[in-house]
Amino acid sequence: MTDLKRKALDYHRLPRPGKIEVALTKPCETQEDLSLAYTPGVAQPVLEIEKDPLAAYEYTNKGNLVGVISNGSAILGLGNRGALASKPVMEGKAMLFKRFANVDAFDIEIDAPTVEAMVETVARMAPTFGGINLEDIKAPECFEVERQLQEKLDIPVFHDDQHGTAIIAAAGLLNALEIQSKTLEESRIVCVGAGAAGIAILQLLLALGARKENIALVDSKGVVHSGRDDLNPYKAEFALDTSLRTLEDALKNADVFIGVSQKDLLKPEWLKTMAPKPIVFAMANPDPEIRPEVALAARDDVIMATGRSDYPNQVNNVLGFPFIFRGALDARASEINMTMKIAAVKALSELARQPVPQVVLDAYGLESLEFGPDYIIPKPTDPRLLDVVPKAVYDAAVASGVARI
Ligand SMILES: NC(=O)C1=CN([C@@H]2O[C@H](COP(=O)(O)OP(=O)(O)OC[C@H]3O[C@@H](n4cnc5c(N)ncnc54)[C@H](OP(=O)(O)O)[C@@H]3O)[C@@H](O)[C@H]2O)C=CC1
Ligand SMILES: CC(=O)C(=O)O
Ligand SMILES: [Mg+2]
Repeated sequence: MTDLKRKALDYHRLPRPGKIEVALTKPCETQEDLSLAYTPGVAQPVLEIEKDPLAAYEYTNKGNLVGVISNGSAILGLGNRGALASKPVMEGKAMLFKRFANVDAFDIEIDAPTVEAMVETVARMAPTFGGINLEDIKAPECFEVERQLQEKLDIPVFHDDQHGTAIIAAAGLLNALEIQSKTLEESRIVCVGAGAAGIAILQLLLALGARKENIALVDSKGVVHSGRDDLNPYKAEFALDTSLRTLEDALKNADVFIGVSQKDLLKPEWLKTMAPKPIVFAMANPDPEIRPEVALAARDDVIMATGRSDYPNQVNNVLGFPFIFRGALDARASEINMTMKIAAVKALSELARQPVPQVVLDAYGLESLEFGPDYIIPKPTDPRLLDVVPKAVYDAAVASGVARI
């Protein structure tokens, strides 16, 4: 067993299984406490909430509670391993919600393999929550699950693998492009992985100014092109009229590689054919499309990021969902819309340009860190994230008319 594997299993098992527990927020010791917390006192907030549903935000934990919900159909890059096997990841997301933004979260793993079962189950449990964070649901079903739930519910429904990932990738990419003296409008982008993360990243990059004709999307069958008859509507939106067929073809002279697919798909010899000063976001988890040491051995002008915590430039949705939901919950937003997402992108990319506090250097065992090829995006432990990202999202919710506070 490798050291990491043993340590990871011990971390999850000891001293007690799992990573989170429930804590009380009110005294519950005396007869009077019990009379207030439970019967007869608890009947009072029940009656208030029946009269006015928004009173649930005053008298219960709804306004600070997110459901982290998965059916386990696309767990990280490990594929469909079922609802139960997704529990460590969902507990982990709940832990990060609490640790980084003091948002309470329940992990909920549901045996719901179809869109219909997923939508029905989540919709029925929605009254509990101030927001729903969908996680690790395979494409294309995830798009329809999210769309239907957004239509049915008046709380934010946010598929983290789509939008959380897209926001962080966009923030990191804007900074990396600036360092490489390139622009989003002019850059040729290759995205490998046409699932939840890939489609959402490209949609957000288009909203930020990327040009569709400069984007090559690649799935497990190769380049997504207009001659293919096996494309779902989400992929078809990015179908190019092109003679490019393989990832290797698409990479020649490309400025940006975005990987949200599977490990080791980017060969170092293909990386060498990319344009000068390329940017490689190899975001597959737990193992990236190319390892940073392999990429940097192939060429030294590359800016390299992965989704992992153990390399520089962690482009991972952990930087997004806790802080985005914090802002959305504080605004009692009914949704997380494009204005709020772009506000989060801008806040994250701007924060990376500021001097890094000592507490972050200590957490990463570093002497110094400054905006540049090895630091394009803030570290998740940066306490300033909680100041700037929720505020940006909150203000955008108010400005776009979806706040209810
Ligand atoms: N760093 C981060 O923050 C995040 C990273 N990820 C990572 O991104 C990856 C994808 O996640 P997600 O979008 O949720 O998963 P999905 O299941 O929705 O999509 C996976 C995509 O990868 C494609 N793919 C699989 N194998 C290959 C291959 N050999 N060549 C080219 N494409 C391939 C699939 O192709 P096809 O459509 O043909 O089946 C599909 O389009 C995972 O590794 C995940 O860990 C995801 C979210 C956040
Ligand atoms: C980070 C994440 O959400 C994923 O890899 O699926
Ligand atoms: Mg995920």
